[in-house]
This record gives sequence, C-alpha cells and structure tokens, in this order.
Amino acid sequence: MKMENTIELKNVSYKRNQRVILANINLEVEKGTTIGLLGENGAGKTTLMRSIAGVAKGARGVIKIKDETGIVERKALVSYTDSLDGFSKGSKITDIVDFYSQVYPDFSTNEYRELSDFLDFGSDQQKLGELSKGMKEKLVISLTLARRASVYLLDEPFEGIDSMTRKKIVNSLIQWKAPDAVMMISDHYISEISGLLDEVAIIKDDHLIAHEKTEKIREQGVSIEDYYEGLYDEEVTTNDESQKNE
Ligand SMILES: Nc1ncnc2c1ncn2[C@@H]1O[C@H](COP(=O)(O)OP(=O)(O)OP(=O)(O)O)[C@@H](O)[C@H]1O
Repeated sequence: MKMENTIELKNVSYKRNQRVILANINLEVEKGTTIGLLGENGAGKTTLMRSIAGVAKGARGVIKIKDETGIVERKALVSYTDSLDGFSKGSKITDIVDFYSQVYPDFSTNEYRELSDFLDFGSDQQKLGELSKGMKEKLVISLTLARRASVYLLDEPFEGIDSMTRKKIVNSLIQWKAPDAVMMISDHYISEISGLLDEVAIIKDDHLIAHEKTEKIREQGVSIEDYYEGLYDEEVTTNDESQKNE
C-alpha cells in the first residue's frame, strides 16, 4: 500500500542574484515523519524550509503539501519558525500572541499557554526587544508549536538555548504535534536530536545528497552523526577529483 506523502518536492530550485542556492531538490516525506535536515553553514537548509513554507518567493519546481501547491494554501498547513523580524522591538509578547491567533485559524491559545509555561520565559507584558536570545527562541518555539499544523518546520530551534533546556525541549517535542503531522528540524547538534528522528535529509552545496531512514542507518551500526560526517567527507573527495579532471 502506498503511504501518504505530506511533503512532495519535485525539482525544487532557488536562485538569488543569478546564484544557485537550491538545485533540483526531490524529496517525499510521509505523514507522521520527524525528519532532520542536516548540512553545514550555508548549505541551503533555511532556504529550503522558507521555500516549503512559502516565505521565500521565487522557488521553482513543485512544492506540494498534502496535495496543495498554492502559497496561501501551504501557509495554512505549514507552521514555520518565524524570526519575528516583522514585529517591532516594542511589541509585547501578548500582542504577538494576539496577532498569531488572528492570522492563523489553527493557532491554539491554550496550547500556547501550556508551551510558554513549560518553557518558562517570562511575562506576557515583556517586550520583544527586552528578551534574551534564548528567551526569544523559546517564544518562537511556543508560537510555532501552538498551531495545529500538518507540517512544522523548525529551523535551528535551539539556537541560544542552554543545554539543559534544550534536552527538556527535545524530550517533549514530539508530544506537541499530532501523530499524522510532519516535523522537519534543522540543527547542528545532531547527536542531541538524533533520537527523535525517523529520517534524515542531508543538504550539501545546494543539493540533496541523501535521504534515509535512521533505523536503516542504525542497523548498519553507524550513528547518525557518523553517517552524516562520512557522507560529507565522501562528497568532498568526489568534488576535488572532478575539479582535478577539469
Ligand atoms: N538574503 C540572501 N541574499 C543572498 N544570499 C543569500 C541570502 N540568504 C541566503 N543566501 C545564500 O544562500 C545560501 C544558503 O543559505 P541558507 O541560509 O539557506 O543556508 P543554511 O544551510 O540554512 O545555513 P546555516 O546552517 O548557516 O543556517 C548561502 O550561500 C547564503 O549565502
């Protein structure tokens, strides 16, 4: 029986000022999957997530979320960790929460309250400009997970968050999504999140170089981190050789 794909990417490319940032990405993610998007700085992870979320304008190819390809329809299905750059520094947390509940019909204020209590980052009356980096990231996580979305895209969600809290969040992350929802996480602390992941997708130099189930990787007696690093090294050698032949 064919499983249902929640995310389907066909030949997704993205260029900026004539520069290729994503090249022909093909990826299918089945419903319910938690997938790690891995790659070094500048590989294209954020651009891919922004393309899926419909925030990055000008992505080419087919981006399908639950059979919807339109940007408006996709935005309604996808909850992406927004940087909150659109809000002024003087905005109070409570105003941002109100904005979310007005803009996203699937935003649950109750769930937001549970998340913000759990992450414990201060009062609703605090202003965005007064939050520390970690506190702001906790706010972003709470806003993102408080939607009842089909897809959650968490782009380096633990940046600036202390290691104890990081572990606490990682341990509880799955419970904040519906069983059928897809969660895609990009993070540089691979060993910390690897226990959560059903699959990994690896991006290198604008290309998707691997997409594999973590169970298969572990069956080979390899850790996710070693698998990732091994693949990265392998590709570097290949590129060097192709350059030599040019
Ligand atoms: N606004 C922009 N203008 C021009 N180039 C950009 C812009 N944003 C990203 N890029 C380029 O696109 C490429 C991919 O960037 P992207 O942010 O998607 O990488 P990433 O994998 O998320 O990196 P990191 O792990 O550092 O967050 C980089 O080479 C970067 O220089």
